Amino acid sequence: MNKPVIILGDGGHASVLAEILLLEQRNVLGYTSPEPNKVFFSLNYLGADEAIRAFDPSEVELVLGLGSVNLPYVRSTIFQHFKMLGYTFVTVIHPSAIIAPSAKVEEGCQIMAGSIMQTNSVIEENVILNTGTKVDHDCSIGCHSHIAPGVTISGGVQIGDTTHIGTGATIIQGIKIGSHVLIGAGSVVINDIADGKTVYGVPAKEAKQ
Ligand SMILES: CC(=O)SCCNC(=O)CCNC(=O)[C@H](O)C(C)(C)COP(=O)(O)OP(=O)(O)OC[C@H]1O[C@@H](n2cnc3c(N)ncnc32)[C@H](O)[C@@H]1OP(=O)(O)O
Repeated sequence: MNKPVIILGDGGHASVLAEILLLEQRNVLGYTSPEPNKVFFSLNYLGADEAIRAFDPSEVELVLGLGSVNLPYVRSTIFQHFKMLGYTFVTVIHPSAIIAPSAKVEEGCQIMAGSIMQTNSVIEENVILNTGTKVDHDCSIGCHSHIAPGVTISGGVQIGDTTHIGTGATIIQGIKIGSHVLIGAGSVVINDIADGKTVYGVPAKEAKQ
């Protein structure tokens, strides 16, 4: 049986997740945020994130509602903090997402409306496949990475951890993208990208320092 859920955050990303959870009739105990937000789906305000510690880790599950427009370090830190305290994160999948039976989705991943994940692809914990992303066959995406809306990832692409692929980017087949990489919106990636690089453009090139 599903446990009650607490949402961390009350911004745009959290609201998309809240709507999925409510659509699926999950019991949402409330949300955390530095300040209460009067319009957040009439959900209960529980206090700042540390208010979660009043709940036993065996009795609730968490949903990480913080989005990211850049490298997702804050998401990674919060996820690891609450995992160390013994909490688990809900894997949230919008009912319109299409996930191949052989694909693997780890704990705390968030797969938004209209996304497609093809045969043998794997996403590690806390990955976001944002609205309408396409991850084709035999891809792997490392933990905490954020694939922003409308990204297309061709077959056999490997992406490291804590990487951000910007809105609408396209990655051709067989490319290897490292960890902590930032790819600009609308880029077309046709070459491998080493750890820690920022690239953008068509074709994507390393940003001037
Ligand atoms: C649901 C959601 O909303 S999820 C959020 C999704 N959002 C994203 O994915 C955002 C991704 N971020 C980007 O694309 C950003 O533009 C970045 C990170 C690549 C660059 O940001 P910044 O470092 O602030 O760069 P800045 O805006 O100062 O631009 C620097 C130069 O790069 C160019 N540039 C920036 N982004 C891009 C891009 N995506 N493609 C091509 N050129 C770009 C600018 O035109 C500028 O060129 P100039 O120096 O010749 O004038």
